[in-house]
Amino acid sequence: MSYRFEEYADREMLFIDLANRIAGELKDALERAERVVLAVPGGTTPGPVFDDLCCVDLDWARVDVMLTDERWVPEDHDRSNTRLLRERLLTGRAAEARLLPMFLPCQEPEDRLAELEEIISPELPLSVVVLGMGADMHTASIFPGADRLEDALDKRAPILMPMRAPGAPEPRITLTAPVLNGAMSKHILIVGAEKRAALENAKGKPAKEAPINAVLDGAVVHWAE
Ligand SMILES: O=C(O)[C@H](O)[C@@H](O)[C@H](O)[C@H](O)COP(=O)(O)O
Repeated sequence: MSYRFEEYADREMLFIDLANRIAGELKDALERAERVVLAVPGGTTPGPVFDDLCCVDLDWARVDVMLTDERWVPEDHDRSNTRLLRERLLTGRAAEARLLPMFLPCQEPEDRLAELEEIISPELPLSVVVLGMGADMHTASIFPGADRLEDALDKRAPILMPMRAPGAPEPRITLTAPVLNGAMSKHILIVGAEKRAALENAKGKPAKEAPINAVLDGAVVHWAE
């Protein structure tokens, strides 16, 4: 398994550089295909990347934007990743992009999973994926100790999977490992000493214990203190 680790002088440089890299890769992909798909994480880290990316001049009308995973909460909830996307990425020039939903209003993710799959599946593979990582080494919503962990890591996994885990306060939905790995370009965005230590700690562990290991091969890890 090999990945590139890029360390930045500070977070601001990381965020700007990553936004430019994503934009460049989307532009290249748009030269080869009519539509392209960008998948991004939610959580607390990527907001400033979205702030930079949404101002970039590219043909956003041909870009599909989606989340790598979502918390099963209504879109107006504080913890909704879709809300974060709408507020900070699908704005400015990027308001022209199309959102591929990872949430539809209903009680449990299973209730409308097939509908989501029907919308997302024809748009795959992902062109560019950005992933986050938790200090427990989860990525997307593939958590250690999750109920469907092994299924989500399986090469034959369906594209989407509901996930419930001790480390996640609400039910989740996640793209599975084969879909994330099918992306033409993979970036992992982490900041702070704790996450760098977690990445070190993942070394040599099976993906069941350290799910980040399931997506590291061929990825670029972007880190700043
Ligand atoms: O919905 C989510 O929580 C994410 O998509 C998740 O996989 C996230 O990337 C990590 O938990 C890191 O989160 P932070 O950036 O908040 O540390």
